[in-house]
Amino acid sequence: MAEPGFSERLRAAHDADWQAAIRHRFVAELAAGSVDPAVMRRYLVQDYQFIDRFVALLGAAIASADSFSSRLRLARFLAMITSDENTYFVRSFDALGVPEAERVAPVLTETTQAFQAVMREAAESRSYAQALSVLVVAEWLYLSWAELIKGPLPEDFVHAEWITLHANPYFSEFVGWLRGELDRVGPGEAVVCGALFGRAVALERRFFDDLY
Ligand SMILES: Cc1ncc(CO)c(N)n1
Repeated sequence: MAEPGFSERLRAAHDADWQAAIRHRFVAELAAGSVDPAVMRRYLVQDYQFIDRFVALLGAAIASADSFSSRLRLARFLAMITSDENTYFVRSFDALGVPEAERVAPVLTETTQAFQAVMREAAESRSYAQALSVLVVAEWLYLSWAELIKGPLPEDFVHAEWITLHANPYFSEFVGWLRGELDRVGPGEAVVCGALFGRAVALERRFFDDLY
């Protein structure tokens, strides 16, 4: 068997938080369509603020990438986040009756603030490898929980679409490519990349834990 790549070695080093996140109660309830509307609302309101910094981080990755083909790939993904995924949030906020103030400037949890700080730090490093370290956690961890969901989708689009946005062949392909990028450039900045990766995995778990 081939040696595990850089991304898999980092994931394995943070396996406890990783497993706790991808097998979280929130994921089980999402699959069953039974997330309490107040919980779903809290989650989406905080996550929209996560997405704001995430889009900025993707922009930093596009700026720091070492090839045009990488920039193109990241830019296509950015286009999906800012179209299909953004309208999912807007339609869900409408369905859940979330007022404008909470969409634009909600009170942030400590976890959301900490996550934004990690994304800002990775973006401001101007290092492609460091940007990738945080992007890989966010996307690979979400693909991983979504892939564990089997059986029919829940009826409510607020639940169903959050699953299908993260469990589809395009997303799976993209995450594979993104990991390949980190495997390629991460070892050159292994220590700082490992630290960002670990902080991001712990925050993903806390982001779900905070809901209950
Ligand atoms: C907290 C968090 N992590 C990852 C993703 C996937 O982009 C998301 N939407 N929210």
